[in-house]
Amino acid sequence: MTHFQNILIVGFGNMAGAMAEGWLAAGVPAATFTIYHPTRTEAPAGMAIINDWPDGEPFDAVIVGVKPQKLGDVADGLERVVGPGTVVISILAGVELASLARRFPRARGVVRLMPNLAVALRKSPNALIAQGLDDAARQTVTDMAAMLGSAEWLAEEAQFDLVTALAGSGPGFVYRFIDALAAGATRLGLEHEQAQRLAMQMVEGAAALAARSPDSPADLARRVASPGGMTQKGLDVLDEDDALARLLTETLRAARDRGREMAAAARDEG
Ligand SMILES: NC(=O)C1=CN([C@@H]2O[C@H](COP(=O)(O)OP(=O)(O)OC[C@H]3O[C@@H](n4cnc5c(N)ncnc54)[C@H](OP(=O)(O)O)[C@@H]3O)[C@@H](O)[C@H]2O)C=CC1
Ligand SMILES: O=C(O)[C@@H]1CCC=N1
Repeated sequence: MTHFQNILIVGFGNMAGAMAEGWLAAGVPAATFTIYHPTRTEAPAGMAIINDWPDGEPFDAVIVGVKPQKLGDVADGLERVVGPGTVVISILAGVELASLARRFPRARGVVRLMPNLAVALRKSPNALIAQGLDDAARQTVTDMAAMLGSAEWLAEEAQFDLVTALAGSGPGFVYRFIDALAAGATRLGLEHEQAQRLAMQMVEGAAALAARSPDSPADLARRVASPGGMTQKGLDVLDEDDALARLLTETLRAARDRGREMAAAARDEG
């Protein structure tokens, strides 16, 4: 698998830090990465950190990992180091390709990559969409995303906010589900920490099994539910009036629509 040789990370927080962890675990040398931060002086072993924007265009890729509202703070500095040899990879929710292309007109190409925090374990689905990318750069982007789990190119950017809600925000929803299971069991009489431990291990095992199984989740649920048994009674509660399906549709809709609002704000900012 190929990777970019000289990567600048601007916004080395939870997400970009987890991505770097995944790439290191995949064998990308730490020396590949330089972090830009206006004041921070410490970087993970082997990575460089800079507090000023360098002269010239020394990077073949830039990962933009600041909060979407902070893009304006780094855009001018970044624009100076992004040249025809630099691919801009943004992980920002709700900032469209057109906004990126307008900010970085000289880039070799602009990419939106939507990961989730499981990149650290190299188990994130990574949605991708790009503009102006040549085949070689597209292959390198694909390889680098695949190193963190999977590379999932989207046909249309219009789907990006929904995919972000599902695959990027998704872990947050799953964590709520785990908490809710544990809280429910606690309310019904189990000791809280034991309930959390059981809920967590159950979800880990169930997800691993579903990921490996040729059967669909619906089939797997049927295999858990013995006819006339306990599981079916519980599933009946989740399924009544499509309660869970409707709740999750509204959950995804709310997250997706926030992405659209953020995109509109980023468009207006220039
Ligand atoms: N968290 C997640 O699960 C996911 C997040 N994302 C996207 O990732 C991006 C970052 O989110 P997340 O990692 O959670 O947020 P964090 O706040 O953890 O990371 C942002 C980082 O940017 C740094 N930063 C702020 N200002 C500057 C600046 N001027 N120059 C350089 N670095 C700066 C911050 O440093 P300091 O703390 O010193 O200000 C911080 O380390 C967002 O755009 C989000 O949409 C995408 C998918 C999933
Ligand atoms: O909450 C957010 O906006 C980002 C996008 C996906 C996960 N975190």
